[in-house]
Amino acid sequence: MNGLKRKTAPDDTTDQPRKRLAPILESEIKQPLQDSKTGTNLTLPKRTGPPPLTRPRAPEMNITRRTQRATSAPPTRPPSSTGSRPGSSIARPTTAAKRPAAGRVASGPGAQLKPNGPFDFQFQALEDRVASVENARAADQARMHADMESERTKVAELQANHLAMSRELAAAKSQELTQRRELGIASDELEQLKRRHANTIADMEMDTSRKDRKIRELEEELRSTQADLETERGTVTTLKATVSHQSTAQITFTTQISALQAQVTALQSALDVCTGQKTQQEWDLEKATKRIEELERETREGEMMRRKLHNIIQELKGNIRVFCRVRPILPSDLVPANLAKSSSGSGSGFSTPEPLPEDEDKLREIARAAIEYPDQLDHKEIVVSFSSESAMGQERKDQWAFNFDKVFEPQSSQAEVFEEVSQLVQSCTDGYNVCVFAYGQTGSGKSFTMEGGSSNSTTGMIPRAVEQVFRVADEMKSKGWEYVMEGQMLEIYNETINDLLGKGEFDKKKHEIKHDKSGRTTVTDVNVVPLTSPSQVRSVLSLAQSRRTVAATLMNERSSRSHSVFTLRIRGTNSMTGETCEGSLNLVDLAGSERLEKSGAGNDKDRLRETQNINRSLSALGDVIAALGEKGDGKGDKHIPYRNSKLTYLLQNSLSGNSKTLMVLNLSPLANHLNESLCSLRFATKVNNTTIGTAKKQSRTAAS
Ligand SMILES: Nc1ncnc2c1ncn2[C@@H]1O[C@H](COP(=O)(O)OP(=O)(O)OP(=O)(O)O)[C@@H](O)[C@H]1O
Repeated sequence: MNGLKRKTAPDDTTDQPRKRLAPILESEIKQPLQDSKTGTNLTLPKRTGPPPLTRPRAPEMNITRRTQRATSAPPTRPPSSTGSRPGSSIARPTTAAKRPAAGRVASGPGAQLKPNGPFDFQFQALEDRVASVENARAADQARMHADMESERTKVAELQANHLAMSRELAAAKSQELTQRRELGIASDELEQLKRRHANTIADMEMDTSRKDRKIRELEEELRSTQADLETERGTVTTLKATVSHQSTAQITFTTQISALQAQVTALQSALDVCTGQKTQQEWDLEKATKRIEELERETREGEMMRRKLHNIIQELKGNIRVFCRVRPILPSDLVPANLAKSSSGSGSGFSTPEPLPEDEDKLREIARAAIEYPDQLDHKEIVVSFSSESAMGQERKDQWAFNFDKVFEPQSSQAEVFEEVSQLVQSCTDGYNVCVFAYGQTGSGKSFTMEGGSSNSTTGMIPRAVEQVFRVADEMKSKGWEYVMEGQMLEIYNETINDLLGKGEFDKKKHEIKHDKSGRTTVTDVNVVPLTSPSQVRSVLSLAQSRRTVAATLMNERSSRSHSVFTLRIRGTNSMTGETCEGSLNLVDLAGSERLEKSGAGNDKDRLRETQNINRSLSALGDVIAALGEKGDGKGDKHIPYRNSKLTYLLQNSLSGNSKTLMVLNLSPLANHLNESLCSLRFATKVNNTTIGTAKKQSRTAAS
């Protein structure tokens, strides 16, 4: 923008010399041309202001005009001549030329005309007046000559002045040209200067903006530095306070150090005393450690002794033992069907068609079978009575007494039953094969005994046994034993093995039972689950339970029509002694043992087949036990018919001399079921009287 503005400047500057020149010309030209009477002018181009100068002209004498003007006066004669001169332009008036014809006295100049009357006088007067006019005209002409001369002089002067002024003008023009050139040069210089100036200004502006930026940066830096400085000042103040505080603390510490040094000295001496005591204590500790090791060895020996004695006791008790458990009467038992039938078998005195009493206790009395428990000390005896009328109308009472390893009355709890079972479970962790099976008619309480209910008090033998195995395994850790456990759960239904822990809902695989020489039984293609905790075992059992084949029968609304076998295998290693042991625990919930006509399965082909298979397998179990008994009696070469059923073949190793077997006989308390109960009691007695040899512990030392 500045550049553009400045570009207009040269026009102004170029006018300046012209302005300066004007006064010079004016002053010079005005002087000689003051007198403008001649009307001469000097013309300068484009001049304004003063009148233009023109080349001066000589004044013109218009004689003709004079002559014409003098028509009213006589023509002027030069004083030297009276007549007209040749070449003179003055002409006499026409009237004067005519007068001699009218009596003129004299003619010519100087001639005295005598008055010829009034006209002569007038003529004379006119002549005088012409003469005076001629004189005046001559005087005027002379004066005009003088004026002309003076004018000519002036013209000459003016011409001289004009020449001088022309020269001056030329000089002025050349000066102007010079000045214009100078002005052009000056303008160029000025332009360059302006450009340089503009560049310089631009440079300076850039420099200024750079410097402004720099200033701003420096100001920012200054502010930041000031803030830092403030912070540092604060820090310095804090540090000063800290230093002052620490100085005080140092003084305190110095004092304390002095005090502590005194204490150290005192403690040093106490330490010396303690060092002496420590040496003594180390010696005592060494003695104590030796003593502990000795005691641990004694404990281990004691444990071995305990096992030995436990085993001896078990052997003394017999390797196959039988517990008898009678379940309580349930509200569901007090139905007319049960009560009506009971009258015929129990001999309780109630006879149809008498109406049933409404009192529940009375109903219970009617329903109850005559079962007594005379041995209230050892609880080993159960007496079953049956009253009937003879044909003669006499009352007849039949009574059967049975002895078992333990008899549990209806009010016995699950915990009491398990206390007796737990000793066998203990044997399993000691490396024995243990088999517990529940036997009894449908609805007698087998499943309740083995699996139990969901509450703590109703928990059955299987979960309790598992918990005990885990507990014992945990306790044995302190004695160097580490156990690994695994489990499987099978069902034998219609002589077919089903894996209850299989992947699908129904097991369609064909499973085979295999026994190896080490006494281990395996079933092909069944899921063996590592058991890690009692809770995990519980969930495994509930899964298995949900898959059990359950069918309704007349005997029990939720009758199990299959044998279920839960097997827990446990392997232990003792890192201290190098001993290993391997045991198994088979917990078997047998299917109902009722007879065909009792089960009501006669009309149903499937039920009939189920019942036949159940009875066949239970009968095979009886045969195996009987054969084992005979073998125990010295008939050493007696064939044991394990293969007669899947159940006996599966439990072969747990029913042989190498195992400990417990049969829990479950009885119904109902008079209506008394015949079935008697059958079961007889079967259990047969088992109880069987001796199947001495159980063998499956253990070996590291060396063996
Ligand atoms: N000792 C007991 N205390 C309380 N209730 C019991 C007892 N024993 C069995 N019961 C109850 O008796 C009923 C039948 O018992 P359970 O199902 O155990 O008989 P089961 O012999 O296993 O029959 P199944 O052969 O059909 O399986 C169940 O309702 C069960 O809860």
